[in-house]
Amino acid sequence: MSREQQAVARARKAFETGRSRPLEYRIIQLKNLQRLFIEREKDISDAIKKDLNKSEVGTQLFETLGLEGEINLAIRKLKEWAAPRPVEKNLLTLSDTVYIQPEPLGLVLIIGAWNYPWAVTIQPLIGAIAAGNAAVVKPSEVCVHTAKVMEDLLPLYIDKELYPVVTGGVAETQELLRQRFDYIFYTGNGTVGKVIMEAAAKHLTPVTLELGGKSPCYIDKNCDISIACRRITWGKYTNCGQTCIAPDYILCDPSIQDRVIEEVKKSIKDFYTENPKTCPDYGRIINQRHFKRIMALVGDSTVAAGGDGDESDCFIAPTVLRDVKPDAKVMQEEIFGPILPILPVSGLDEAIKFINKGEKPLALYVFSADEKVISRMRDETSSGGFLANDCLVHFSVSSLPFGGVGNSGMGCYHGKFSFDQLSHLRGCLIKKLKMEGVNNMRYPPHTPKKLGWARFFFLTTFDLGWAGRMLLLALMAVVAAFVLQVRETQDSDRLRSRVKNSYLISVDQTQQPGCRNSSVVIKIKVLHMHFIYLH
Ligand SMILES: NC(=O)c1ccc[n+]([C@@H]2O[C@H](COP(=O)([O-])OP(=O)(O)OC[C@H]3O[C@@H](n4cnc5c(N)ncnc54)[C@H](O)[C@@H]3O)[C@@H](O)[C@H]2O)c1
Ligand SMILES: CCCCCCCCCC=O
Repeated sequence: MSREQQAVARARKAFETGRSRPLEYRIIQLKNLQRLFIEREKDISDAIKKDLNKSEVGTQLFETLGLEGEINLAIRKLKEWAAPRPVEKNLLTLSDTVYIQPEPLGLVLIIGAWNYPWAVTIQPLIGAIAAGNAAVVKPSEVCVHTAKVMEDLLPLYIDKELYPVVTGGVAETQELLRQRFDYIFYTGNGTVGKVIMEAAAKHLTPVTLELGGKSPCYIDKNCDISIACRRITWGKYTNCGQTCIAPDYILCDPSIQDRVIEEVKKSIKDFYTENPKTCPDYGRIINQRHFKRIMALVGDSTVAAGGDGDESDCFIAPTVLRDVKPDAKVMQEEIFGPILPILPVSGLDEAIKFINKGEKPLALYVFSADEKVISRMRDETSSGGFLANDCLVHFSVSSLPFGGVGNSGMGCYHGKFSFDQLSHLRGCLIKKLKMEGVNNMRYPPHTPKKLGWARFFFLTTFDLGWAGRMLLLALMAVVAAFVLQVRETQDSDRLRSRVKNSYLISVDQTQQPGCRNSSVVIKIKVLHMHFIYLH
């Protein structure tokens, strides 16, 4: 058995013991994970410093703070999330217990990416633990030092059989993908996303794909350009542009382009000093392959700021490109580096048209003081997430689903969305072995009269206001009367009924003109009734 097979087999066996299921056990694991972030803060930030030159404070701000928040939330809400969720019933199931029971899926494979190696690998793990699953964790090999720390530390804090860490690159990941999982949660680029989905299809395993793409950023003339550019500069150059939701490029009116460039340059200086290379808050490109790829994107455009780099140090200066053409190299792929192209457009209409010509992005940003501009941008485009007048921060809101649409991914997570995504939401209906008469309408022999009743029971909906509750009471009386009536017909020799004032219920099924469905009209003529059982 390969190392990967062994880890999968052990995790599966551990899941089958049932120990990941009790809420108390899940909470213990989550608390242990929380302890890891408190006690091993230094190990974590030292490794990330080596991988991406993130500062200690930057690591906490962008990686572990969010994880601690997600763990706290899961611990606080777990009982509520895992509880049966009552749902609305139809008339037919009025006396039944109908609810959704979240249950663990089983064994989850989590494949992480390198750019925020803790955030994007551990955040799904929090969801997997909270939902009662086992999980094999595969950190990105590209983040060499962090992968090692994760492999060393996780088993010291959480159940190492239920949640094993498997390190390695393409070969190891593909070996994992040959195994059977109950869910695969992948974060990374779309090309590999297709490989993941193909492998998952072999076992009919459902997937979440957290991918990327080119996230547009439109700056309206009607806005505070200085503030807009400060926020965009932060969103773009954080982690040296290696952020899945970084604003990829700016669209703006040509008349504000110079001002935008000046303000971005000013913010770069404010954030990263005159010399970003020596600034502890300015990151590095992950490796020389990506360094070369990013530098090659600049070639055919005009540099307005930065543009220089040092391959030996994987440093690329915060760069702005002006008057960029849609067919420029930098516009052909997700940049994932500190290059900010500006494409002049004639206004909102052209911006929307341009965005809609591309793939659906992971995030879409608009800066404007005009609510109509913001609404039009939201309503006339599609993207994983939508932000007006800021960048990135939606990632930190646990009550928002985070994920892509179309080419930027499928599925979503964070907070309760992680719990739901990694649970099976099992529909449950618990009926009593009583009131068999009600079921006659669905049993053979099928007759138009029974169908009439079935239409009524299946299609009647109620809006439970005050009037709705009154109606519900009346309907319950109808159901009770119907049950008794059916029973009476069935057992007429045993049961004789005497109904005062002649007539109980009649059902009129009439086809309404201009309406495809027939409507059921109930007439209750007499509510006063007596049933006498004769033995
Ligand atoms: N949506 C999100 O939350 C999110 C977060 C981070 C990054 N991203 C996106 O991820 C991309 C950057 O990450 P990346 O793809 O360079 O990360 P990566 O190179 O770390 O790859 C991601 C994972 O896929 C595995 N992998 C790589 N090639 C493989 C193959 N051929 N077969 C099987 N597994 C393979 C790696 O081992 C790794 O664990 C960007 O597009 C970015 O936008 C998205
Ligand atoms: C305070 C804002 C936090 C933003 C963190 C962004 C993480 C993005 C993960 C994808 O690359």
